[in-house]
Amino acid sequence: MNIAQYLDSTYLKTPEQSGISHEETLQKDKELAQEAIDNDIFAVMIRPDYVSEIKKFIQERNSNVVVGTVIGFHEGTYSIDEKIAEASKAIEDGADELDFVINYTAYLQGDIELVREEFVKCTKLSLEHQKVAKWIIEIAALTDEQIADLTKKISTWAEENFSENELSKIFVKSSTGFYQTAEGKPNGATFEGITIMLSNAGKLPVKAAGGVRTPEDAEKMIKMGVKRIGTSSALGLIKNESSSEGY
Ligand SMILES: O=C[C@H](O)COP(=O)(O)O
Repeated sequence: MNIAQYLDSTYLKTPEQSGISHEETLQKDKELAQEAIDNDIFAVMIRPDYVSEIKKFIQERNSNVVVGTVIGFHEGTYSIDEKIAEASKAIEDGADELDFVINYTAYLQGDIELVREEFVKCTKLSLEHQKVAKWIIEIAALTDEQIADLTKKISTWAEENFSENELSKIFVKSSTGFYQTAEGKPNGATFEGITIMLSNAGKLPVKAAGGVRTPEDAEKMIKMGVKRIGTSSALGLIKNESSSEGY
């Protein structure tokens, strides 16, 4: 199976998190973009600060590699206005796809109206600019019942507010890859979590992200019905190599 066209090749560590400078991070993002161009990988997924430079880098090489970025990363607790502002800037800078972290803390506290409002407003902004919106629900923070419920709610809100044609541009995504779990527990996409998402996403496509490290797991998820995979091990996956660590 050619998995390259399913992949969002990801580098999302801030300079502080990786202990390198802004310039070195930009250099890493450029290497990621070049790898994507050379290997026909669908997209690169990078921090908002680097979108304009990486978009330019890709355009200068006449490539169709898509530029994705993250909004409200990684805890999702930004206010709706903050998410709108960050997304607007990313759109202005040339991002093609926006991966929003949903306010799963508000969801867990029962503030469903806030979550619905941010979903509708931010998705509307994305679609008005012909951008893809993906909603990270952070499955490691949720019980199986909550994964099912939140996925179903997102699917229902999408159907209530957007046209049939727009639904394929609204993804439900599993994980940031940055959530802190107890030692040894997976913090990203699990087969169980993805199965629950797929059963409840209705017409929305599902993106698996976080901890996808082997080509076998990626292929299995694609066969299950996942439409996109976010991974910081993209090159290894398409070269048919497994890795225990991303980045
Ligand atoms: O959104 C994508 C994730 O950050 C990728 O997670 P990963 O580094 O575990 O592959």
